[in-house]
Amino acid sequence: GLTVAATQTPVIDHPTVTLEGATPMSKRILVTYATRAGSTAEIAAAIGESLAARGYAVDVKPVNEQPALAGYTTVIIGSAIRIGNWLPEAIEFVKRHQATLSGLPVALFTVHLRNTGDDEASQTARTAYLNAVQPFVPHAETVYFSGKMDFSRLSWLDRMIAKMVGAVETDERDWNQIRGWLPVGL
Ligand SMILES: Cc1cc2nc3c(=O)[nH]c(=O)nc-3n(C[C@H](O)[C@H](O)[C@H](O)COP(=O)(O)O)c2cc1C
Repeated sequence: GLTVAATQTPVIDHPTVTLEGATPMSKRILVTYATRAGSTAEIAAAIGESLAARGYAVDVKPVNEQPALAGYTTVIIGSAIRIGNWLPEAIEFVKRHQATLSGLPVALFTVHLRNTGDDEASQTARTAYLNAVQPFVPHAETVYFSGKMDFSRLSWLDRMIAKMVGAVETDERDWNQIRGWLPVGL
């Protein structure tokens, strides 16, 4: 009944992956991410795999695991967009590590479904998604990936919000764009 629907939230996997690069290299990359429905986690894993295939040693970890930054030469941080903003735990991660991040190559990837066009209005709107995070890492490279809407992976409340704004189920992830992305000179 309604009570059950209101209290059940789907369990979303937050995978952690360690990939040793094919060739020994001095670069060790952290890919850390925040997700609600899992699509950003899958994108983070694909980025990790593509970098590992190029020879880098890569760790893919949820920001909720509070990964330490010691030993990494490059840090890649990704978040899903919810109601116009990065997820709070991803913003907190950037804030907490601001000092360390300022001395490292950093890339931010943003996963979203609206404002994906090449027109100026779209570009301005998606740039604003980073307003709460970019001031802490002004040197970071940024990239935007289209995401996925899967009602079965949403909490009851999020499903209500999504349906109220007329969202439809879709998977817009461009795996060639994602796997082909080579951030910060890698
Ligand atoms: C409740 C809700 C609010 C969302 N708000 C936005 C938004 O403001 N702008 C946008 O571009 N995408 C928005 N999205 C789309 C998500 O960013 C997209 O579904 C993304 O792939 C979700 O990532 P995740 O699966 O890692 O949670 C929203 C999705 C939901 C469910």
